[in-house]
Amino acid sequence: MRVLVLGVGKTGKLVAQVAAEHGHSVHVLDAKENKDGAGLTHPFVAGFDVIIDFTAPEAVVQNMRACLATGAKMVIGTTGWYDKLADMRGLAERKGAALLYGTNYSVGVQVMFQVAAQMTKALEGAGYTFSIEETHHVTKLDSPSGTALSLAEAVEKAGGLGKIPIEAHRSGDAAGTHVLVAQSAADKLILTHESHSRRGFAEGAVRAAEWLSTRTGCYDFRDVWMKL
Ligand SMILES: NC(=O)C1=CN([C@@H]2O[C@H](COP(=O)(O)OP(=O)(O)OC[C@H]3O[C@@H](n4cnc5c(N)ncnc54)[C@H](O)[C@@H]3O)[C@@H](O)[C@H]2O)C=CC1
Ligand SMILES: O=C(O)C1=N[C@H](C(=O)O)C[C@H](O)C1
Repeated sequence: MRVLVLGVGKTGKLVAQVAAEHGHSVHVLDAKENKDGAGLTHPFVAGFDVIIDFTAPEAVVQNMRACLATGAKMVIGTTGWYDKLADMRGLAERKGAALLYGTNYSVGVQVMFQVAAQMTKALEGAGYTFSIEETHHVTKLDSPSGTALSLAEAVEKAGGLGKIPIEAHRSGDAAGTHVLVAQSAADKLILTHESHSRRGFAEGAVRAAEWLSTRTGCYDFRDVWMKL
């Protein structure tokens, strides 16, 4: 597969490495070669089977506009842009493109979402209140993390009472820790996922790209990770 990785930062660099390890031919573009999406011309984009984006909230929407308009296939790892999801979905559908997005490409976090929903249902009516804490590196641009928002959504959908509060911490180079707490007058239940490196994100994103390469349409990683 010919893979284009947008963003050669902490995560994109590893995504490019993992894609090469999987035997794909990999090209990368960082900010200076792609100011405001200017590097993503139709003929350039047409040279790739799939494009993976780990850039920044303000860059990813321009990148999606440029690539999806050509009917390209994109895996989006970047978080913090979901107010534009309906627009991007519409564009992908109109152009016969493929769009797969996810707040967290590690399998462990996907399992956490499922366990959180089960935990919420099991505790329903038993006097528990829920809260979430997330910790990431100090350079993270969005807050709270996309994963924390997905976790809150999983709990809220499963019947957690009202809006779940999220506390965000920024510390050193933390790759990402998410903690769900259910507290009652009598006890406390804690569900934690801790990323020790960014490898899990990169592996998940490359597997997602391999899966997407034969498809069109829009997909949320939460709905497809088990099929990869
Ligand atoms: N969904 C997931 O599993 C994960 C998502 N992320 C998200 O990925 C994004 C990137 O995270 P990091 O790697 O930590 O950030 P980073 O700041 O280390 O890297 C971002 C890179 O994107 C580049 N960039 C900015 N604008 C660009 C453009 N127009 N074209 C090409 N490159 C451009 C920057 O120069 C930088 O090298 C964040 O939104 C983060 O939340 C990070 C890890 C896992
Ligand atoms: O910026 C990061 O580092 C991460 N971002 C994603 C998020 O916002 O949830 C995924 C992971 O937690 C790492």
